[in-house]
Amino acid sequence: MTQSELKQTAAIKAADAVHNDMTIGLGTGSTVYYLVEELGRRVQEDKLQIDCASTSKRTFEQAQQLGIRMHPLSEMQTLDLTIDGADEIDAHFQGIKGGGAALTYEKIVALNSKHNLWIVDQTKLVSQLGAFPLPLEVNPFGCQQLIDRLTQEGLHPKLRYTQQKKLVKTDMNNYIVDLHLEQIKHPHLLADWLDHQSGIIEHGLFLDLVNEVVVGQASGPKVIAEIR
Ligand SMILES: O=C[C@H](O)[C@H](O)[C@H](O)COP(=O)(O)O
Repeated sequence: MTQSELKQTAAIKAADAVHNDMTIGLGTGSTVYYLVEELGRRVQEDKLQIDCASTSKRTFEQAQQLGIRMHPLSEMQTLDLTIDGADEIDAHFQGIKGGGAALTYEKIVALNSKHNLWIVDQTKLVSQLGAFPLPLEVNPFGCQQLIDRLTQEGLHPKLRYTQQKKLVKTDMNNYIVDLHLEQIKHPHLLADWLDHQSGIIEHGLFLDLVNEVVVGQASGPKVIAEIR
């Protein structure tokens, strides 16, 4: 199976957790794309009734085109369930997100959900976080000074560019800086430090947030639930 097929199997399996009258947070990325397709199909064919908030313009538009009822997050109560992708997950269910530059809205939506479920293919499971560069959403104002500070701290920051060599801009028109750390030995300490740096709007460490993961693997999708 290709990586895309593994993502698709995880997404379709996760859609089983969505039932009538639920409020759902829809994540962002290539795995969530398949989830939204499946939910759209069920809305159209099975008359599934759900109300959703999105973590990005991309997902909002895809879902709306499929006839899924979409709302601004601010107009909703705490969501029943958010389903999102991830870039890395360790054995303690700590993760890195933001490969698609949607980390800030993703974290806000996750924090306002009763339950968070991630959908990934098996390559996203790691023993230690950090091989995937850690994304930061940063304010363009003073961005170079921030990068200098991060460099001095030994965090190996790089501004993210598109393949066409344009600066990546988030839905809020901010920049993305990726920290090339190779390994993150103390995710909570790093998260705490990043939380206190002016100019960083959000970082991609999603700690103690996810309750359940569906992993797409060759033998079929597997559900792993975190025991806290
Ligand atoms: O900003 C993007 C998100 O955090 C994605 O959920 C994450 O990058 C995983 O994306 P994909 O499902 O495309 O691998």
